[in-house]
Amino acid sequence: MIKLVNVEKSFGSQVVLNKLNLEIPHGKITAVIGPSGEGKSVLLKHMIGLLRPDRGAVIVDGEDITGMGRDRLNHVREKFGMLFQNAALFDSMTVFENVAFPLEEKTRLSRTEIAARVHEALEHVGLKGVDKKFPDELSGGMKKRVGLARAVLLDPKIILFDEPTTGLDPIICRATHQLIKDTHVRFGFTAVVVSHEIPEIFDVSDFVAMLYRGEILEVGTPEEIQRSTHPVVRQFISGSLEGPIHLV
Ligand SMILES: Nc1ncnc2c1ncn2[C@@H]1O[C@H](COP(=O)(O)OP(=O)(O)OP(=O)(O)O)[C@@H](O)[C@H]1O
Repeated sequence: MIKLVNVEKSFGSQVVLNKLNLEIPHGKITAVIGPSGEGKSVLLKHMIGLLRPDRGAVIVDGEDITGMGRDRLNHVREKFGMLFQNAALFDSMTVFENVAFPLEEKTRLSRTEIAARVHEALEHVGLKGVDKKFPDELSGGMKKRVGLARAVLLDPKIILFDEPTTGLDPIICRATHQLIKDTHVRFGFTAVVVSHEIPEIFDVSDFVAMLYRGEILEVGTPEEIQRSTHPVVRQFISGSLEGPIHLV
């Protein structure tokens, strides 16, 4: 479980997280939704210790990572896989090399074993036969799939997804969500998915947390959030221009 307790984070005079509290339950998919620029990525980076809170605490599986030194933090990070917005592939490496990279860095598996695992992971994300291609030769959706194959390969306990479907067409978006669900069933990791995809994200997640003005306004099952009477949540999920959320 990941627990954020009274987390505060500001950049200069801009308060991004304001005494934020959130619990990410073990083995479930939790979606974090909220308007652009509200701090969803900042929140995600706190969970993996890429950013540290000004005040408050971040607890991962009972360990307080808030003031942890680099070595211990690196050890905790081994529990995590992360799929960044742009899939963060190395352009000069082939798909195979990109996916094999963490296995080569972190394990003592033989070349044959690595090759077998990479091919299995690529097949699992529907990308058989593209291993010799370079990222530039792939579509956005394919890149995200390569990123997903790489993220699940070390069998992490927790995977953080930062807008995994942004910029994809509706069919690939749905297919990517389905893939997240399928890999979740298969590997059983704890997932946190930052997403703008309303209403699709409700089909993917077990829980949904709405971030607004540095706080978690509401957390609940997709059904509870869809039935919410909170005016901010209602406006956000209906995409209405009328309501308390103002465009800046
Ligand atoms: N390292 C940083 N230094 C200064 N400001 C930052 C930094 N990281 C994020 N911010 C600011 O914090 C705010 C929240 O950013 P964040 O990327 O978390 O938003 P978001 O909710 O993920 O947005 P989007 O949905 O558009 O991706 C933004 O105003 C951003 O400019």
